[in-house]
Amino acid sequence: MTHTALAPQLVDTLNAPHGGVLKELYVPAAERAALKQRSATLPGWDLSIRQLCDLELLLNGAFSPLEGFLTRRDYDRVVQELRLADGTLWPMPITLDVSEAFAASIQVGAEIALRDSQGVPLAVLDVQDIYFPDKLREAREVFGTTDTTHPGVADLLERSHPVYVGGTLRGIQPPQHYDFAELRQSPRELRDWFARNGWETIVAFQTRNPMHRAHRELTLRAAEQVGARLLIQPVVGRTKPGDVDHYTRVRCYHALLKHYPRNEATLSLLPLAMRMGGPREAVWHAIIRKNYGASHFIVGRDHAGPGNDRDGKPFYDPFAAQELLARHQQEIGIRIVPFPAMVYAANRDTYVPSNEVRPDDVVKDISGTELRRRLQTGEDIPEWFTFPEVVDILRERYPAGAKKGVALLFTGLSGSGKSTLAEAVIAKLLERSSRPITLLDGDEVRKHLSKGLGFSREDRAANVTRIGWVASEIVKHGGIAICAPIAPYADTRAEIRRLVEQHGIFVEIYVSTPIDVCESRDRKGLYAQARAGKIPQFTGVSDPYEVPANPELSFDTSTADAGALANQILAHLRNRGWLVD
Ligand SMILES: Nc1ncnc2c1ncn2[C@@H]1O[C@H](COP(=O)(O)OS(=O)(=O)O)[C@@H](OP(=O)(O)O)[C@H]1O
Ligand SMILES: Nc1ncnc2c1ncn2[C@@H]1O[C@H](COP(=O)(O)OP(=O)(O)O)[C@@H](O)[C@H]1O
Repeated sequence: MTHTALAPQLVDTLNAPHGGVLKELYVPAAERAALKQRSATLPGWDLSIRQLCDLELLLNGAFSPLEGFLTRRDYDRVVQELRLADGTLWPMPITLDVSEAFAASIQVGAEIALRDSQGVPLAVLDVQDIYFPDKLREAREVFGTTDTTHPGVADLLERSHPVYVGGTLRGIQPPQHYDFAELRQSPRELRDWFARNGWETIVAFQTRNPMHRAHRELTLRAAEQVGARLLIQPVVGRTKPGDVDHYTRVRCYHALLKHYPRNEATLSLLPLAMRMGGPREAVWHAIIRKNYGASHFIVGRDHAGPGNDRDGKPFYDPFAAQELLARHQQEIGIRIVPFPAMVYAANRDTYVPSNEVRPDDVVKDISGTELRRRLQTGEDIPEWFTFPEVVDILRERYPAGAKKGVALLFTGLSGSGKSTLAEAVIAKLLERSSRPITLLDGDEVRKHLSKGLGFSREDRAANVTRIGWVASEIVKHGGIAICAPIAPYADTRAEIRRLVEQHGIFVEIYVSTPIDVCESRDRKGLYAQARAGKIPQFTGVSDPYEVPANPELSFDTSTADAGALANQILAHLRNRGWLVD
């Protein structure tokens, strides 16, 4: 598919947009420069990632019939009844949340410039309404819960601003995307492409995950069942925290697309910020797909499901989305293709819908969790499950075992043996391989990275977090970071762990040598000075050290030899497959 921004508008015989008209909100090209100039004089609001995604889909018509962010009247009815004030079906509140300070600086009738993170103006909002929403009510009505384990609820209650601004939009330019630009068609561009290629009956498939053979089988069967061509339209805006990043996913989709019959399937990306709102979200997704020209929409089990709540129970019944959509499909004007999970019947070497499994079938499946585990350990991922090209892409993104970056955090009192153990571990690693190793020793770091910081709680936290940040970058690049600060606070250590584990392995090693031993060593003479009151806030003497609750390893260096302890650390890494000799 090619980018068709400049193609003339074709008359399409496709499914009409929701509400009948594709609401594209950009001002005519001739007026853009003037509006852009004018926007520089207006109060400006820098959009969050969610707002940026919403704006893009408002401006290009994917959210037709909306013409801007919801006013109170529309908002109230959407929250309560899944309808705009004029009665049109619309399940998800699309709102512009701002700070109280910003809200106080504008009035109804004002214009505000909506800007991206770099300050580039993308649109002007004509303010029609400024209101305080009842967010708990919104959470209960829209998501059915106020439990912040739900990512949509957490975003609403913990990360969105308290005031909503409603009004209509005049678009200046779309948000800039440098990645996969040729796959980011607007509804108009996709409709034109369908029309040019003679596609009329189109079944859309929504996904936020990599696609494997089961998805291929499912989408092909769904398309065949309704006599449609297939639009694979994955979400690349914001999905569920922890999902595979969209760059990796799009490479996987590209690889998979080669395994579809020619001219039967096409790929286009949707910059949507998902709310993980289950049934309501499914209705929203269907409306969006209709706006892109699809006549059918595939809805599987647990569509846009946020997983389990605080008590381990699913937030939504797995079939609630299919049921709600079934009730509304007529009104929306898009046909729902409900689809059961496809499973592999090994005895027949074929995929079958789970409701067509025969009693003698040997059914095999690999769950998302199991796939992640196999990627982690480097275990085989069979060809019946996914195509080898897809496995290669995933393995490059999630290297297993010894290809992973590793950070070791030695934590303990001054003189406990952190630097000595770190030195011994480094020497033994270098004996074995030339893998890059960086030492981030407490004393040493304070001479450059943390120069100027003292020993207050804030300064120590800043120092240790900086070490953690550098370590996480090293781990991201597949290297080994050896960190040896005192790191006296549990919350800062947890923060380092979080930073590092996004990219690789984190091993916390508590050097538990008792203070009297550290003090008797007094290698640098600091304890004597601290006792004499000449060094204030000295860890273990006049400042706290919070003992790690669950370190991976723990050593008292009072009696054991440093070389022997270093060997134990290497053995820990080797046993888990993170080190090969
Ligand atoms: N007030 C006070 N408390 C603790 N330590 C002190 C203090 N003043 C100076 N030093 C010396 O600084 C080293 C500790 O620095 P760190 O960066 O590792 O500390 S922290 O993690 O930020 O708490 C520590 O080095 P190590 O002995 O290697 O731990 C001390 O030599
Ligand atoms: N098994 C051991 N491991 C580490 N250090 C030891 C051990 N036995 C004795 N020591 C001594 O204890 C002191 C620890 O100092 P150092 O490694 O600088 O600690 P830290 O970095 O925690 O302040 C050194 O003099 C070191 O030689």
